[in-house]
Amino acid sequence: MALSGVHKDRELRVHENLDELSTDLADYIAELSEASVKERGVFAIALSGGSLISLMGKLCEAPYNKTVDWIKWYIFWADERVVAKNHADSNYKLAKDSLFSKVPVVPSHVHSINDSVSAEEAADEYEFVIRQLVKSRVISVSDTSDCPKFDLIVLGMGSDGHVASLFPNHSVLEETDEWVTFITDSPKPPPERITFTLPVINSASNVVLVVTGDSKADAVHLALDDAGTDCPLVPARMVQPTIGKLMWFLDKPAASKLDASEFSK
Ligand SMILES: O=C1O[C@H](COP(=O)(O)O)[C@@H](O)[C@H](O)[C@H]1O
Repeated sequence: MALSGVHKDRELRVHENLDELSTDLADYIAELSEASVKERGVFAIALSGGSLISLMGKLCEAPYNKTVDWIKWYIFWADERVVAKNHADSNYKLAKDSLFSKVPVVPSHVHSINDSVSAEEAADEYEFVIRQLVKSRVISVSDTSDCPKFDLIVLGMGSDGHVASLFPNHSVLEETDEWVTFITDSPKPPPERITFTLPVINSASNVVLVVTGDSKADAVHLALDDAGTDCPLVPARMVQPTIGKLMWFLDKPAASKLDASEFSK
């Protein structure tokens, strides 16, 4: 690992290369799964889409394919594009093809959105499903609000600093009443999406941000460094779990514009 430590109040791991990052990420997620299954009997994980899914691929290889208790996993999406499940833009399809078709997850534990209704209806239905699973304790409840407390939410970040489908300067960043909301004007195609809101993301027990590549270095700097008041507030900077733990997994190009003097090991 190139660098590991606390950068302000967030924990960061900067890796020499993607192979090393993938191994560390698989180790980390496998440990969280083990701890959660031991404590609660289940592991409620919410994923995003994009490049992080291939970086999670090692979880489906030895030793994790055998050691992780896959049947205890309940899988959700922190954001999803409102397209058919077999569409190339579907975050569900990406995760199914790259991960969950390779390990023994229970199909009824995989909670994808309803892709045959409007974005608004899909968000409402998804929130309803999550509320039912909170009632049955598959998902815990936050200690400080009525929000669900996912065991882990895994996020990527776009080069504009968006996380899930929470885009810069979008009114969706201010949503505090809903757990799951929708947008129909995503600046990145496809336009119609559902997304967890910030209060839900910040209520998780663990949040992981996986960010790689030099195209994201500016947004990483804006998300993590003291960038000054006239700099844009990127959504990734608003990911600040109330009680849970936040861990950033970066490669060296993504971390290249960070103020290294802020690191304390
Ligand atoms: O549109 C999206 O983009 C982000 C980042 O994707 P990446 O390919 O640049 O890593 C992703 O995390 C999010 O889930 C997705 O809907």
